[in-house]
Amino acid sequence: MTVPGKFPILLVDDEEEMLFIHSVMFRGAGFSEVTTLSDSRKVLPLLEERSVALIVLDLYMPFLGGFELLKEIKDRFPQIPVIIMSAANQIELAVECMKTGAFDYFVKPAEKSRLLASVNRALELHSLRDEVSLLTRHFFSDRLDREEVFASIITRNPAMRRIFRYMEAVAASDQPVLVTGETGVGKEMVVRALHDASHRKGQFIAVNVAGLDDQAFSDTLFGHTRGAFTGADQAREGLVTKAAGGTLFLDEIGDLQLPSQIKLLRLLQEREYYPLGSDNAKKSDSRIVVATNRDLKQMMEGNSFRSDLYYRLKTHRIQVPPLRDRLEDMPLLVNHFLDEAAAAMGKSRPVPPVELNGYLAAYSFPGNIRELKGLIFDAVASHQQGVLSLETFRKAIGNDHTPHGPEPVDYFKHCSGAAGERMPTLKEAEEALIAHALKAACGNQGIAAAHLGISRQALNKRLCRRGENPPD
Ligand SMILES: Nc1ncnc2c1ncn2[C@@H]1O[C@H](COP(=O)(O)OP(=O)(O)OP(=O)(O)O)[C@@H](O)[C@H]1O
Repeated sequence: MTVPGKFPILLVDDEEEMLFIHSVMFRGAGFSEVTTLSDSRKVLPLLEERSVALIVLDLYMPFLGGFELLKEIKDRFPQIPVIIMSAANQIELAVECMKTGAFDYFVKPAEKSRLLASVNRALELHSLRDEVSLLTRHFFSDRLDREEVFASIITRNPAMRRIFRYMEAVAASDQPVLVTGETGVGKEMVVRALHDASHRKGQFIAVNVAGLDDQAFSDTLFGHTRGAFTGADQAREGLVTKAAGGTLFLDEIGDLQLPSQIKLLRLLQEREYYPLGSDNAKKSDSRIVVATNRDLKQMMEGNSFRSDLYYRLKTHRIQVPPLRDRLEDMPLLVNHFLDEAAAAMGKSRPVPPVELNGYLAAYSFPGNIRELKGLIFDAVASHQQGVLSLETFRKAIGNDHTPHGPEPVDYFKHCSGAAGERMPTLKEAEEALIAHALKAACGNQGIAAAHLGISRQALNKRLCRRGENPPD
């Protein structure tokens, strides 16, 4: 379902009465920008000047007939859907119009519900086409239109940069967005950036739906009228109203109860809702974004998440990778949190031990960036002499430090000249191991050294010997 308000519609008909009837009908359906023209000769100049989302065009008009005008429009403005209105029920003419590019054909007087359904379909298709072309444009370039929107998300990981480009492409869409990823990977930060990139004028409203029973969910989102239930002394405005023109973020959507899932689906499909105690539906134009660290697909298969809601929510999908899959971000994040922690505690920034990045990179970080942030803040709070000790981190991670490293590989296969023919020499095996560790660490030598179980200096020496590194 499209949000009618933001689509400018143009009605063209030489009969003023018809223009009046149709403009009242479209305004009543929520289209706030409806322009009427009774002189078909003015249509093309108007399209040169203004953006129009859809045209409803009469076929029989003096001076410039609807069919000729349709050809001109499709020639010069092929992206604008045109719906034809004709006084004659002629199959051949209807076929000709559709062949020329009309979206639909109606014989006057058109049935209101059918005409509105056709307009909505045309607009939905129109906005999907816009999105596809935006997506294509973004995917083929590395550039972000507004770097500043993503500045707070510290990263240089290529997958994250691709996510940012995707976010820019879908930011303006009204369709829902599903953000998934393990706990602490930064899903909420991503959702906020998506709102900032969207140019939406309304507020960003976030609510955690975990633990809300169905009544609390309805009350929180849709509000209630005075006296709707015992204790409802005052009417309450729901968060959907507060997020009008903005973004409504529903966190932990995997914990939403089944009865509430039906209500959310209705809100997404119909774009309307009922406050508790009211029979009057209210319209909503807020963009819904949801996040979860649970596997919704698996929940759907186990019947604890509705499949219709799942498919509706995943119109746009963002999967935020875990920290262990973007190790090149580790040193950046460590530095960022050291600065942040020192500033928050009014201390001078301590110096981290040289082995820190390598040590942290070998840990799987189930709590992801939130866990890393906590570790650094704790270390900064407890340090005394301006230097952080690796021991602090060892103690904090303790037995949980189950080193994870790059995927195991068949090193022999990677040793030049040794593929199954003979045993590799020690030198060949070492080179293959180093190359693999560096690749897995995205070139970061500290992290690669940790994977190899040697110090950074030892790795550096080996690389110098091979002439690949200037000495430290
Ligand atoms: N790339 C990043 N740069 C800087 N800080 C980050 C980054 N990613 C996450 N953080 C910080 O990590 C913490 C967790 O982030 P956030 O709340 O967005 O994660 P989440 O995925 O929504 O977590 P949960 O699933 O538990 O709700 C926050 O303090 C956030 O500021």
